[in-house]
Amino acid sequence: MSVEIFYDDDADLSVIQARKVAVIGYGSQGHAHALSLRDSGVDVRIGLPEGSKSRAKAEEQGLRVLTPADASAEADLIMILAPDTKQRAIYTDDIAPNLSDGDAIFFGHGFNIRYGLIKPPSNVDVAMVAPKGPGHLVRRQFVDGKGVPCLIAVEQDPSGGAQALALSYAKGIGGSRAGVIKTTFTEETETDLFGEQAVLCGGASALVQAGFETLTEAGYAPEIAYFECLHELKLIVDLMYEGGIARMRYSVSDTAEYGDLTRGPRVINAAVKEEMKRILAEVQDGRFAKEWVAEDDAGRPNFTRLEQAGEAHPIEEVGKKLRGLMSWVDRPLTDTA
Ligand SMILES: NC(=O)C1=CN([C@@H]2O[C@H](COP(=O)(O)OP(=O)(O)OC[C@H]3O[C@@H](n4cnc5c(N)ncnc54)[C@H](OP(=O)(O)O)[C@@H]3O)[C@@H](O)[C@H]2O)C=CC1
Ligand SMILES: CC[C@](O)(C(C)=O)C(=O)O
Ligand SMILES: [Mg+2]
Ligand SMILES: [Mg+2]
Repeated sequence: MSVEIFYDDDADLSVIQARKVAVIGYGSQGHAHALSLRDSGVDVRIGLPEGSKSRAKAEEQGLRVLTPADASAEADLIMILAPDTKQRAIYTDDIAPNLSDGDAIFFGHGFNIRYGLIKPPSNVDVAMVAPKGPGHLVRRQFVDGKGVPCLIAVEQDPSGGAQALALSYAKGIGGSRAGVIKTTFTEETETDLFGEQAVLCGGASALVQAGFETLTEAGYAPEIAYFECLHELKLIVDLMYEGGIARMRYSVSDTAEYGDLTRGPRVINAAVKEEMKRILAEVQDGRFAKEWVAEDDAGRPNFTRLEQAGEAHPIEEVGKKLRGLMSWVDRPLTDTA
């Protein structure tokens, strides 16, 4: 199936520059979108509750902060960049009562629309601009003159201009420097959840920890296990990012490449792929979404327990020590905000 990919020349920045944008939330994606839109000449205000920890940061960075309800009332494009599990309540309490004909509601991820948690009225445009990367790097790349690819999707288009608006927004945050792909809320949500669970976050973290544990349990030094299984992973993935798996294999030794070709499939084997298929099925049929919403409603007991266990893993302690000795590695995430 071929996809449509848009670049800077396909997007008209004046479309988003003509709107009053409210960015709800000022976290990983919120700060990146708000600051880069502002730098692209867009009229931006931030929506955060009274007492929000993020208020001071947004104000320090020169942005005007209102409550989510006031920001929504003032704006004609509302981008919801609060945590996915909080969006339902924000929509019901603060956004829905302030929607008018011709407004647009934007999302950075399709979760709430895909699983029917938010149902906007038919008189507003509903679209998505979803960067394919962490928010802090969306901002860092924008500042560095680069961009993180984005997906755009249109769910409702009473104005007839939702796609041009989404494309223009994506240009405002640097997405069209790298490429903007048109998709649907369903495809973005399902691929994004699968990718972060099985490969990017879940798969990669579990692979690194299992490799580290295997070496340290066999008596090797934790420092060596850290360099081998975590630090060097970035250098290997950088080569894949720059030139694909083939370039990585070109750069590593023939010994490494033979081990890769013959042992890699023993680690990520047919059983692992079957588990990936089960994970995808849970995303597609809504079981993951139901579980995650219930977990959040219950105050995140499992989330907190598992997060704390991850933070207590021995790889974190040795990593902290070693990163402290490499001044260029621990680059603060807010340094380009
Ligand atoms: N993280 C990422 O890189 C990516 C995220 N996305 C999507 O972007 C969206 C935002 O995710 P992410 O940036 O991770 O979110 P964060 O967890 O970083 O967002 C936290 C922000 O939301 C604020 N917030 C919390 N509750 C409310 C509320 N009731 N009203 C207004 N603001 C509130 C927080 O304020 P306080 O400081 O007071 O807690 C904080 O400013 C999600 O849909 C996510 O799936 C998409 C691509 C990548
Ligand atoms: C990979 C995780 C992500 O989907 C992202 C940074 O793209 C997220 O939800 O944070
Ligand atoms: Mg993602
Ligand atoms: Mg995601």
